[in-house]
Amino acid sequence: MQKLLITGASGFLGWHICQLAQSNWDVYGTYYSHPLDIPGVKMVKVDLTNYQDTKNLIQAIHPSSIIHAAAQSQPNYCQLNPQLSRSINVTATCHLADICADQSIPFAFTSTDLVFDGLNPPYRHTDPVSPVNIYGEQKVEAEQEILARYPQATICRMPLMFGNNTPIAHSFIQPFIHTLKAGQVLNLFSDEIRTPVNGITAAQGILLALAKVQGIIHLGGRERISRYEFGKLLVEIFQLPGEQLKSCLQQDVKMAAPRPKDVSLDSSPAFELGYQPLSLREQLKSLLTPS
Ligand SMILES: NC(=O)C1=CN([C@@H]2O[C@H](COP(=O)(O)OP(=O)(O)OC[C@H]3O[C@@H](n4cnc5c(N)ncnc54)[C@H](OP(=O)(O)O)[C@@H]3O)[C@@H](O)[C@H]2O)C=CC1
Ligand SMILES: Cc1cn([C@H]2C[C@H](O)[C@@H](COP(=O)(O)OP(=O)(O)O[C@H]3O[C@@H](C)C(=O)[C@@H](O)[C@H]3O)O2)c(=O)[nH]c1=O
Repeated sequence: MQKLLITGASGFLGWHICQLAQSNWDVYGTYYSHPLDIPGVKMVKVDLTNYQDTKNLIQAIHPSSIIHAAAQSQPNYCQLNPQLSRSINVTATCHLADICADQSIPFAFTSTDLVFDGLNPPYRHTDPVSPVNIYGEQKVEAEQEILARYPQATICRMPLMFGNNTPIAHSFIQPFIHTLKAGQVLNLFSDEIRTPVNGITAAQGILLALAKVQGIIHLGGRERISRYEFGKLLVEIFQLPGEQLKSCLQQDVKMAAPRPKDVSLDSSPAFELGYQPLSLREQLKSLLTPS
């Protein structure tokens, strides 16, 4: 089997890609501050902001392909720590793109729907970018650097992702579930619209796009939904107490990083390629019986 290196394997998305890739690849995964064993995956510690360490790692493993899912993925943290977050979100991405370009290694980068300002949805991959926060700006910079350094690379713009807890990471639904189970008020935005998918669906999309797509592809789900409506779906499917679920507006919650209103992705080219996200209901139900 060919070797696939997945950066950020200790993170939410990287862990899901590791689960899925194992049937077809000899999988190597990286972590940085959270040591993790994933059965069937060879895990390696690396600080991807260090160019020489990154180069040594790739020389030692000699992967056939690389999926780059390591990032500082919290918009609020990026807003407050622009330099630190830029080193992993931009600088480390440039390192990987350079090394992959030099060695013609197929390379997939995980970008975000937050490259858009949310004013003209749904967004096609050809639409102009216009981030409203530093995290989005860093992802745009990383995308542009990759396209300049290695035009054959794949840039996967990911939507909001959800799923069960992984050994280290969780998705946005766990705090929501915890709040409702504790009988506390959960205020969810009715004016923030996304096209979410679960972690496994996202992983399927990236593995499909890897090496098949040159340039940018959108891997959103089929449904556009507000966080509040998503919360209602969560209550229904997880049979949670829903009395304390309330709708609010983005402006009601103070956040370090501004968020766009509606960054729904138009992912029709990916659907034509064979990316087939199930309905949100079905994707949420699948979390009740994890395989
Ligand atoms: N979650 C979401 O809803 C969305 C995520 N994305 C993008 O998808 C990708 C995956 O996100 P997600 O899985 O949620 O992120 P997580 O925050 O769950 O994981 C981040 C990963 O990056 C690793 N990492 C951070 N800094 C370094 C470093 N200096 N060197 C090496 N590894 C490092 C972490 O390792 P460790 O923990 O061991 O330190 C961890 O494995 C990211 O590119 C993100 O921007 C895009 C859209 C939505
Ligand atoms: C959605 C939502 C969030 N919040 C609060 C909770 C949290 O502290 C803060 C941010 O929420 P979230 O973490 O869910 O959302 P956010 O940080 O915007 O999540 C993003 O992460 C990065 C990686 C991406 O690329 C995006 O696509 C997206 O997934 O706002 C509310 O109070 N109500 C809400 O309805």
